[in-house]
Amino acid sequence: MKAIVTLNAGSSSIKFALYELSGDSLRFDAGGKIEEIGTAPRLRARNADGDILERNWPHDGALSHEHLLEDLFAWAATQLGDREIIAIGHRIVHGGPYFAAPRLLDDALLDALDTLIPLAPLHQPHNLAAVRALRALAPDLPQIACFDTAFHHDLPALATRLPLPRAFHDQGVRRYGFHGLSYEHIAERLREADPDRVGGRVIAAHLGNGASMCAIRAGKSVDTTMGFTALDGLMMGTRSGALDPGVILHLQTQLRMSAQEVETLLYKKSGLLGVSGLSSDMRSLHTSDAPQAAEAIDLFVRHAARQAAALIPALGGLDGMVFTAGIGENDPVIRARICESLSWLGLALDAEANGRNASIISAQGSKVLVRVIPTDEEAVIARHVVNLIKFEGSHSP
Ligand SMILES: Nc1ncnc2c1ncn2[C@@H]1O[C@H](COP(=O)(O)OP(=O)(O)O)[C@@H](O)[C@H]1O
Ligand SMILES: CC(=O)OP(=O)(O)O
Ligand SMILES: [Mg+2]
Repeated sequence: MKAIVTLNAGSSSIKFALYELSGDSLRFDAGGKIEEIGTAPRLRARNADGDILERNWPHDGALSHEHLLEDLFAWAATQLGDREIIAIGHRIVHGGPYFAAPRLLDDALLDALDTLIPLAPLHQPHNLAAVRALRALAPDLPQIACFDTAFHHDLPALATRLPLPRAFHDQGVRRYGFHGLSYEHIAERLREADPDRVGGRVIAAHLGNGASMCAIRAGKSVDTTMGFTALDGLMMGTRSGALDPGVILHLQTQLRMSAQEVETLLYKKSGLLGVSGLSSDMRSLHTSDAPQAAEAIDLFVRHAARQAAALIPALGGLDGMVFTAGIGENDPVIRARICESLSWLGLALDAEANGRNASIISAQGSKVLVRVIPTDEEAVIARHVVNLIKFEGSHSP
């Protein structure tokens, strides 16, 4: 049986999935996540029957993504049975101005994607390190890049522009948008769930460690809160989100922080972690009695609602709202508080449905239909891989 593997290597986690391919159809076979890389790596995986596998590594900050990938592949090899992996699909966070469609990863593409590392320092180096580690382990296996920026590639020109002199835009200093594989999945689910309202004006809120929102109209991204980098927009687990640019000037000129120190501060020490001084994890903050934890949550909600409101002009109104990712799918309190802040848009929740993470959580009569849709970036990657293989197959001599 042929199989496709997907990999999503982030700053502190590696997500993976294995799909069986028969004809054109994909069947989820197993998948999971190694979390807390850099501190206490732990693997949690499940197969299609729901069996759970867990593994812990020694608490060793020195265990790199590459070491863990080697271990993961050694383990996966023992689980494969008669399945033959025919391709690996990767989530590559930044495709820059040129790359949108899924592409076969070769030396030239890897070199081009290296140049985007400064624009996605939490993700791109790990994405590309995983590709290179796998090339060393299995040089003949096709690896395919699926870009997180792709869903936003055709943003209206105005949504891509920063209010800087034009020459910067022409050099690629513009807004790109991220979490595109997740939004592609949401747009697809919405098309299935509501074929009569495909033209609807929707805000999708991807609230995980990284958090962003996308204004979707007729299934397409028309604006989004992340911009040139995945630092923009909402306050996140460890990232600041949108910030007065004067603060960065102050940090560098008055506090004499180096560019590297500012980067670490904004990407790794800010957001929920920085404001609470306790944790980047929403679950931990909910269980804390510390006033700083409550303030971090309040600020997260305030900024999320502010960013949602800022997307309305691109839509000219709102028909639907979708919550997804770790917080969006599982946290009724945060959803309720964001929706409460947006109630002036005619948006009202059904508290009971919201409390059980139901697929529709708005109240009867709410002008805006509010949904919870679990994201599945892995399924989107696997589907792209199959389509590309089919396309390449139909064009080879
Ligand atoms: N049951 C839950 N209630 C509240 N927050 C949750 C729950 N489950 C996960 N989360 C939060 O989701 C966030 C992680 O989201 P996730 O989408 O898994 O992140 P990523 O994929 O970007 O690493 C963390 O803040 C975590 O606390
Ligand atoms: C783009 C981004 O922020 O991704 P993640 O949520 O995986 O950190
Ligand atoms: Mg994520």
